[in-house]
Amino acid sequence: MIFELDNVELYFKNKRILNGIYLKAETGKVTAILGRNGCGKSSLLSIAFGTLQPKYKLVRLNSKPLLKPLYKTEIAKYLPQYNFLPNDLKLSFIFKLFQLDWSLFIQKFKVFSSFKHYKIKTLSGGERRIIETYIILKTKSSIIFLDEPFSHLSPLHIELVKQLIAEEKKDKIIIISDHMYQHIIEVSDTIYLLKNGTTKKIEQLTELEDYKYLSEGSL
Ligand SMILES: Nc1ncnc2c1ncn2[C@@H]1O[C@H](COP(=O)(O)OP(=O)(O)OP(=O)(O)O)[C@@H](O)[C@H]1O
Repeated sequence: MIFELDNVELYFKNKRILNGIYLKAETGKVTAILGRNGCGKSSLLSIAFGTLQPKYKLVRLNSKPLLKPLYKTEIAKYLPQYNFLPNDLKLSFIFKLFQLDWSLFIQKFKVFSSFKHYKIKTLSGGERRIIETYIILKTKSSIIFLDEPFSHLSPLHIELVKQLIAEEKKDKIIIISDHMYQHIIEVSDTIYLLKNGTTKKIEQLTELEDYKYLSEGSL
């Protein structure tokens, strides 16, 4: 499957945030969006998912315009920056709800072995983030949007989430945004830099320095 987001124009009040966006992502690849704080990465992901309505946008799936927002379909899942799991639900219930196997989860994330009957509200910020990221990555879908999946995670858990992304991308389109650029560089196949409201496809990593996203010598 090929997902394209084209011709996006987004304003908040009279301020133009996005203009002249093109992004192409495909099954088997991780497509990343990098950019400074406030450049519009989260807005772009929400527009792609269909939960934020800009002035203009065009979404194509396999070259055909998609008129229905993706969030109304079963084909896409979205990890927002904010916590989305209700506080009072137990992990056992959540895994059942999303039809996920708890034992497969704890094989990978061993520290959660004793957490099965814990409620979401008893987890730390990072633990909660791991659960949410795991659910979005493992639930049946064809397209996944991940907004800052590495925030709040310890180094070991970041590595486990990167492994999970590498496994899941085999039959999914994964579109990801995060400030941890080293991890993004490692995990992604294609990188777009969002700057001055437009996307630039990065052909060589040194362009991230040339466009002043990274300071000289960061790579
Ligand atoms: N609902 C809103 N109303 C008005 N302005 C908004 C709204 N949401 C976002 N903005 C503004 O739009 C711009 C882009 O925001 P967005 O959250 O998409 O950026 P971002 O690149 O994801 O930032 P960060 O990396 O800091 O998370 C920012 O200047 C933000 O202040």
